[in-house]
Amino acid sequence: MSALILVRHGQSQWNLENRFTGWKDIDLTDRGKEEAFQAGLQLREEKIDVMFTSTLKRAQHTLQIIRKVCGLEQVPVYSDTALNERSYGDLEGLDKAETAKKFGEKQVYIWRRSYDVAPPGGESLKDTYDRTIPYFESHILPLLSEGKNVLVVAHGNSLRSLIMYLEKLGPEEIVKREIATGVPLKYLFDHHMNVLKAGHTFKS
Ligand SMILES: O=C(O)[C@H](O)COP(=O)(O)O
Repeated sequence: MSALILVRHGQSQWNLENRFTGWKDIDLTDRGKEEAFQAGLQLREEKIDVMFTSTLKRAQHTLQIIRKVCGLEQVPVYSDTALNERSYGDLEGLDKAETAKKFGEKQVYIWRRSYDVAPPGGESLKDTYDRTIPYFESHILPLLSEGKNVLVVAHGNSLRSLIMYLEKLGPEEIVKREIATGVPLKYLFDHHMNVLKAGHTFKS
Protein backbone atom coordinates (compact mmCIF):
# COMPACT_ATOMS: atom_id res chain seq x y z
CA MET A 1 0.00 0.00 0.00
CA SER A 2 1.22 3.51 -0.70
CA ALA A 3 0.02 7.00 0.14
CA LEU A 4 -0.27 10.23 -1.78
CA ILE A 5 -0.69 13.39 0.27
CA LEU A 6 -1.86 16.56 -1.46
CA VAL A 7 -1.50 20.03 0.06
CA ARG A 8 -2.58 23.33 -1.46
CA HIS A 9 -0.11 26.08 -0.53
CA GLY A 10 -0.91 28.33 2.44
CA GLN A 11 -2.68 31.66 1.96
CA SER A 12 -0.79 33.94 -0.46
CA GLN A 13 -0.77 37.73 -0.46
CA TRP A 14 -3.14 37.74 -3.45
CA ASN A 15 -5.44 35.14 -1.86
CA LEU A 16 -5.70 37.65 0.98
CA GLU A 17 -6.35 40.54 -1.44
CA ASN A 18 -8.84 38.42 -3.46
CA ARG A 19 -6.91 38.85 -6.71
CA PHE A 20 -6.56 36.32 -9.55
CA THR A 21 -3.06 34.89 -9.21
CA GLY A 22 -2.46 32.02 -11.65
CA TRP A 23 1.14 32.03 -12.84
CA LYS A 24 2.10 35.23 -10.97
CA ASP A 25 4.74 34.31 -8.41
CA ILE A 26 3.24 35.67 -5.18
CA ASP A 27 4.55 34.60 -1.77
CA LEU A 28 2.76 33.51 1.42
CA THR A 29 1.25 35.82 4.03
CA ASP A 30 2.02 35.27 7.72
CA ARG A 31 -1.25 33.36 7.94
CA GLY A 32 -0.14 31.25 4.95
CA LYS A 33 3.12 30.41 6.76
CA GLU A 34 1.12 29.44 9.84
CA GLU A 35 -1.17 27.22 7.71
CA ALA A 36 1.93 25.51 6.30
CA PHE A 37 3.26 25.04 9.83
CA GLN A 38 -0.05 23.48 10.94
CA ALA A 39 -0.03 21.20 7.86
CA GLY A 40 3.47 20.11 8.89
CA LEU A 41 2.25 19.28 12.41
CA GLN A 42 -0.51 17.12 10.93
CA LEU A 43 2.03 15.25 8.79
CA ARG A 44 4.64 14.59 11.48
CA GLU A 45 3.68 10.93 11.86
CA GLU A 46 3.66 10.26 8.12
CA LYS A 47 6.42 8.37 6.35
CA ILE A 48 7.14 10.42 3.21
CA ASP A 49 9.71 9.21 0.68
CA VAL A 50 9.54 11.77 -2.13
CA MET A 51 8.11 15.29 -2.50
CA PHE A 52 6.87 17.19 -5.51
CA THR A 53 5.97 20.82 -5.95
CA SER A 54 5.48 23.53 -8.57
CA THR A 55 8.00 26.16 -9.61
CA LEU A 56 6.05 28.92 -7.82
CA LYS A 57 7.27 30.28 -4.49
CA ARG A 58 3.96 30.03 -2.59
CA ALA A 59 4.02 26.24 -3.06
CA GLN A 60 7.78 25.89 -2.59
CA HIS A 61 7.72 27.97 0.57
CA THR A 62 4.84 25.88 1.96
CA LEU A 63 6.82 22.72 1.20
CA GLN A 64 9.94 24.07 2.91
CA ILE A 65 7.97 24.82 6.08
CA ILE A 66 6.40 21.33 6.07
CA ARG A 67 9.84 19.70 5.56
CA LYS A 68 11.26 21.60 8.47
CA VAL A 69 8.38 20.90 10.87
CA CYS A 70 8.45 17.20 9.95
CA GLY A 71 12.26 16.93 10.07
CA LEU A 72 12.19 15.68 6.45
CA GLU A 73 14.81 18.02 4.98
CA GLN A 74 16.74 15.07 3.50
CA VAL A 75 13.81 13.78 1.45
CA PRO A 76 14.23 14.45 -2.31
CA VAL A 77 12.11 17.23 -3.84
CA TYR A 78 11.21 17.62 -7.51
CA SER A 79 9.65 20.82 -8.82
CA ASP A 80 8.02 21.19 -12.19
CA THR A 81 5.87 23.71 -14.07
CA ALA A 82 3.42 20.86 -14.77
CA LEU A 83 2.20 21.32 -11.18
CA ASN A 84 1.88 25.11 -11.40
CA GLU A 85 -1.46 26.85 -10.90
CA ARG A 86 -3.67 27.21 -13.99
CA SER A 87 -2.85 30.37 -15.91
CA TYR A 88 -5.50 33.03 -15.32
CA GLY A 89 -4.24 34.91 -18.39
CA ASP A 90 -5.59 38.45 -18.68
CA LEU A 91 -7.34 38.14 -15.32
CA GLU A 92 -4.10 37.81 -13.31
CA GLY A 93 -3.76 40.67 -10.85
CA LEU A 94 -7.44 41.71 -11.11
CA ASP A 95 -9.73 41.83 -8.09
CA LYS A 96 -12.12 38.84 -8.20
CA ALA A 97 -15.14 40.79 -6.90
CA GLU A 98 -14.60 43.73 -9.29
CA THR A 99 -14.17 41.31 -12.20
CA ALA A 100 -17.48 39.66 -11.26
CA LYS A 101 -19.16 43.10 -11.26
CA LYS A 102 -17.70 43.90 -14.67
CA PHE A 103 -18.34 40.59 -16.48
CA GLY A 104 -21.15 39.18 -14.31
CA GLU A 105 -21.00 36.64 -11.47
CA LYS A 106 -22.02 33.81 -13.77
CA GLN A 107 -19.26 34.39 -16.33
CA VAL A 108 -16.59 34.66 -13.65
CA TYR A 109 -17.87 31.48 -11.97
CA ILE A 110 -17.60 29.70 -15.35
CA TRP A 111 -14.04 30.94 -15.79
CA ARG A 112 -13.12 29.85 -12.27
CA ARG A 113 -14.90 26.54 -11.92
CA SER A 114 -15.96 25.11 -15.29
CA TYR A 115 -13.96 22.27 -16.82
CA ASP A 116 -13.42 23.48 -20.35
CA VAL A 117 -14.00 27.24 -20.55
CA ALA A 118 -10.71 29.14 -20.36
CA PRO A 119 -10.49 32.67 -18.94
CA PRO A 120 -9.27 35.17 -21.60
CA GLY A 121 -5.64 34.39 -22.46
CA GLY A 122 -5.49 31.68 -19.78
CA GLU A 123 -5.97 27.94 -19.22
CA SER A 124 -9.19 26.03 -18.63
CA LEU A 125 -9.17 23.29 -15.99
CA LYS A 126 -8.95 20.85 -18.91
CA ASP A 127 -5.77 22.59 -20.18
CA THR A 128 -4.35 22.30 -16.67
CA TYR A 129 -5.39 18.62 -16.47
CA ASP A 130 -3.68 17.98 -19.81
CA ARG A 131 -0.28 18.95 -18.36
CA THR A 132 -0.75 17.83 -14.74
CA ILE A 133 -1.95 14.28 -15.40
CA PRO A 134 0.76 13.21 -17.88
CA TYR A 135 3.34 14.45 -15.35
CA PHE A 136 1.57 12.55 -12.56
CA GLU A 137 1.46 9.38 -14.65
CA SER A 138 5.10 9.56 -15.70
CA HIS A 139 6.75 10.86 -12.49
CA ILE A 140 4.53 10.16 -9.47
CA LEU A 141 2.47 7.07 -10.22
CA PRO A 142 5.58 4.87 -10.80
CA LEU A 143 6.83 5.79 -7.31
CA LEU A 144 3.46 5.00 -5.75
CA SER A 145 3.42 1.64 -7.51
CA GLU A 146 6.84 0.88 -5.96
CA GLY A 147 5.18 1.41 -2.57
CA LYS A 148 6.66 4.87 -1.95
CA ASN A 149 4.71 7.55 -0.12
CA VAL A 150 4.57 10.87 -1.94
CA LEU A 151 3.75 14.44 -0.87
CA VAL A 152 2.60 16.94 -3.51
CA VAL A 153 2.37 20.63 -2.58
CA ALA A 154 0.67 22.53 -5.37
CA HIS A 155 -2.25 24.83 -6.19
CA GLY A 156 -6.05 25.01 -6.12
CA ASN A 157 -6.55 24.13 -9.76
CA SER A 158 -3.57 21.85 -10.44
CA LEU A 159 -4.82 19.86 -7.43
CA ARG A 160 -8.45 19.98 -8.64
CA SER A 161 -7.32 18.36 -11.88
CA LEU A 162 -5.41 15.70 -9.95
CA ILE A 163 -8.42 15.04 -7.70
CA MET A 164 -10.66 14.79 -10.75
CA TYR A 165 -8.37 12.07 -12.08
CA LEU A 166 -7.91 10.21 -8.77
CA GLU A 167 -11.59 10.24 -7.84
CA LYS A 168 -12.77 9.74 -11.45
CA LEU A 169 -14.96 12.85 -11.25
CA GLY A 170 -16.79 14.22 -14.28
CA PRO A 171 -16.82 17.89 -15.36
CA GLU A 172 -20.11 18.48 -13.47
CA GLU A 173 -18.71 17.04 -10.24
CA ILE A 174 -15.39 18.88 -10.19
CA VAL A 175 -17.19 22.24 -10.50
CA LYS A 176 -18.24 21.97 -6.84
CA ARG A 177 -14.87 20.90 -5.44
CA GLU A 178 -13.04 23.58 -3.42
CA ILE A 179 -9.56 22.96 -1.99
CA ALA A 180 -8.71 24.76 1.25
CA THR A 181 -5.25 26.28 1.69
CA GLY A 182 -2.83 24.28 3.86
CA VAL A 183 -5.13 21.30 4.55
CA PRO A 184 -3.46 17.94 3.75
CA LEU A 185 -5.57 15.34 1.90
CA LYS A 186 -4.47 11.71 1.89
CA TYR A 187 -5.14 9.06 -0.78
CA LEU A 188 -4.31 5.39 -0.15
CA PHE A 189 -3.55 3.06 -3.07
CA ASP A 190 -3.49 -0.72 -3.30
CA HIS A 191 -0.83 -2.65 -5.26
CA HIS A 192 -2.82 -2.26 -8.49
CA MET A 193 -2.90 1.51 -8.03
CA ASN A 194 -6.60 1.56 -7.25
CA VAL A 195 -7.55 4.31 -4.83
CA LEU A 196 -8.61 2.57 -1.59
CA LYS A 197 -9.35 5.68 0.41
CA ALA A 198 -9.85 9.05 -1.22
CA GLY A 199 -8.86 12.46 0.00
CA HIS A 200 -9.34 12.15 3.74
CA THR A 201 -8.15 14.91 6.04
CA PHE A 202 -6.03 14.60 9.19
CA LYS A 203 -6.96 15.51 12.73
CA SER A 204 -5.18 18.68 13.82
O1 LIG B 1 -4.86 31.61 -8.92
C1 LIG B 1 -5.70 32.00 -8.08
O2 LIG B 1 -6.24 33.11 -8.12
C2 LIG B 1 -6.07 31.10 -6.92
O3 LIG B 1 -4.96 30.46 -6.48
C3 LIG B 1 -7.11 30.06 -7.29
O4 LIG B 1 -8.15 30.73 -7.84
P1 LIG B 1 -9.63 30.15 -7.89
O5 LIG B 1 -10.19 30.12 -6.51
O6 LIG B 1 -10.34 31.13 -8.78
O7 LIG B 1 -9.56 28.78 -8.50
